[in-house]
Amino acid sequence: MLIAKGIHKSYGSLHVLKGVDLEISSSEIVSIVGSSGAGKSTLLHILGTLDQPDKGSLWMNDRDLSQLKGDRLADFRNESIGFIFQYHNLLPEFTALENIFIPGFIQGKNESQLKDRAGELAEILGITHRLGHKPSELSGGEQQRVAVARALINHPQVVFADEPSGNLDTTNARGLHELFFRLRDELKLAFVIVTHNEELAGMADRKVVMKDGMIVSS
Ligand SMILES: Nc1ncnc2c1ncn2[C@@H]1O[C@H](COP(=O)(O)OP(=O)(O)OP(=O)(O)O)[C@@H](O)[C@H]1O
Repeated sequence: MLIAKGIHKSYGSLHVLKGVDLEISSSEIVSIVGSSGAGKSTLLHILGTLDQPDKGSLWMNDRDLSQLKGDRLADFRNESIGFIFQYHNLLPEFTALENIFIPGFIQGKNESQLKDRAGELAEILGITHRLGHKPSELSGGEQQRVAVARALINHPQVVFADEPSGNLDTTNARGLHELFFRLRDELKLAFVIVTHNEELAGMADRKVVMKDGMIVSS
């Protein structure tokens, strides 16, 4: 589904990614681990089209993503890819439900087109009863689950998560990880998860280990 070949990236004189090849299949959960500075987040951002490689190619379902620029790239990203970060970045002045809707509004959909999907996601994520609340009225675990629903509102095929449970306690982290597998099974999603959490990394279908800008095992 997603194929990255020969990805290189430098920041000034720092050669961060040194020829990364990676394939992600539909409905696959892949964890990316490695020591700090190995290039995990940089790779995730490139796979998610948030950043451009200096060299190499990225294909999704036989589509060459290097050919997409500007608004077309932003539309593609909004439609096909979901993102979950360590800090949920929910907008504080909006309710949980309104936050979940936002990527759908950006895509030009209205509330009535989005409400069934939001309801389905809220049900799976166990936040139905919290949808009318603002982020400050939710627990950390609930906030992160709202962020997961927001990432999924546009039916992406793949979700990129950067330390998604890094800010959660062990119980909430475990709950979130179990939800990734349930979402994968029920919605046929692929997840690519950068994590320092060994338990999550070990649960994945495949663990990719990075060292000094390269994949050393996969
Ligand atoms: N925008 C940037 N400008 C300059 N250097 C950067 C930039 N982004 C990342 N780097 C550097 O690139 C290297 C790889 O960073 P990256 O965030 O990909 O590592 P990581 O493996 O995700 O690390 P961590 O586990 O600590 O999050 C680091 O040395 C980092 O300082």
